[in-house]
Amino acid sequence: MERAPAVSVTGLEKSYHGTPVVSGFDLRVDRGEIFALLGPNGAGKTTVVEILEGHRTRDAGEVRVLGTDPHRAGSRWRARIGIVAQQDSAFPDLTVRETLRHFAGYYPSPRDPDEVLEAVGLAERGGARVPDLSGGQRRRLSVALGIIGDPELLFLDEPTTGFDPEARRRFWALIKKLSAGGMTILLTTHYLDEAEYLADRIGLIVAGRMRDVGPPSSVGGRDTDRTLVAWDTPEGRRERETATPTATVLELAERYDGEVPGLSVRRPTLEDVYLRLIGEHQ
Ligand SMILES: Nc1ncnc2c1ncn2[C@@H]1O[C@H](COP(=O)(O)OP(=O)(O)OP(=O)(O)O)[C@@H](O)[C@H]1O
Repeated sequence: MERAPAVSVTGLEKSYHGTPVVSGFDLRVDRGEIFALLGPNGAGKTTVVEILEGHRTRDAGEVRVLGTDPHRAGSRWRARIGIVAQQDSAFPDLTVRETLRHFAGYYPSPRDPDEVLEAVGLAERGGARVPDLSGGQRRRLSVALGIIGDPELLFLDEPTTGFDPEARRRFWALIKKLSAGGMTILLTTHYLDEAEYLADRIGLIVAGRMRDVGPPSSVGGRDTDRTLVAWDTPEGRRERETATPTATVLELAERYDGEVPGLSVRRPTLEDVYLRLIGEHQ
């Protein structure tokens, strides 16, 4: 039998005090996939993710996470998911290694705490007390706690906020490694380069609805959007928007009999399509 998707949601509805914030929301995340939820502040990402985690109730809709309704799920289901939330709690009296060992004890088949410390780049800080970590190191400890139970599905809510560029790159490599090992990963982020680098598919949520879903290269019609071809002329720079950039470049090459001065060909970036879709739906 084919395994159920890691996450399937249809017709999800959620209001706070009578104000709908998630409405007619659908989502499918396949096993082994890295899926990035993108959307502006207040779009409903955290609400959706916390419903999937079983931390918030929903008003309507079908929700299955690893085949189970999170609202009715028990501790065996909980041990199969990992969560890295935006806010983590402090563990003032324990060292980093003690904290990990402590949480490992909650799971039926945890990963080795020292291997996890190594994986998140905290091996050297294992003996440090948690309050003595830097902000970025605290985030990495949160990731370590999210994966200590060796989850099938990992939720990451804005995981690299506050990371320096090198720490982000290391974190991305870790996520790719976890994914290569078969873990399904659902992340929310405001960093479009992060979504583009990590995600197999991106879902764009605006005002509580899923507006588009697809691979980073084609989400929002990015692959069919017009391309900007620009070049220099004695009268100044010229630009042409075209759906057939190759034909345009060939035509220019013929016109200039070879090299086209200052030629540039720019496809729409993920940021271009993101801002366009948000503009259309807000
Ligand atoms: N517990 C709550 N009570 C009332 N309103 C809430 C509650 N939680 C969230 N909201 C509102 O619901 C909307 C969606 O919030 P949510 O946190 O899901 O958005 P988000 O996409 O995660 O935003 P951000 O990118 O800023 O983290 C916002 O307007 C927010 O103010």
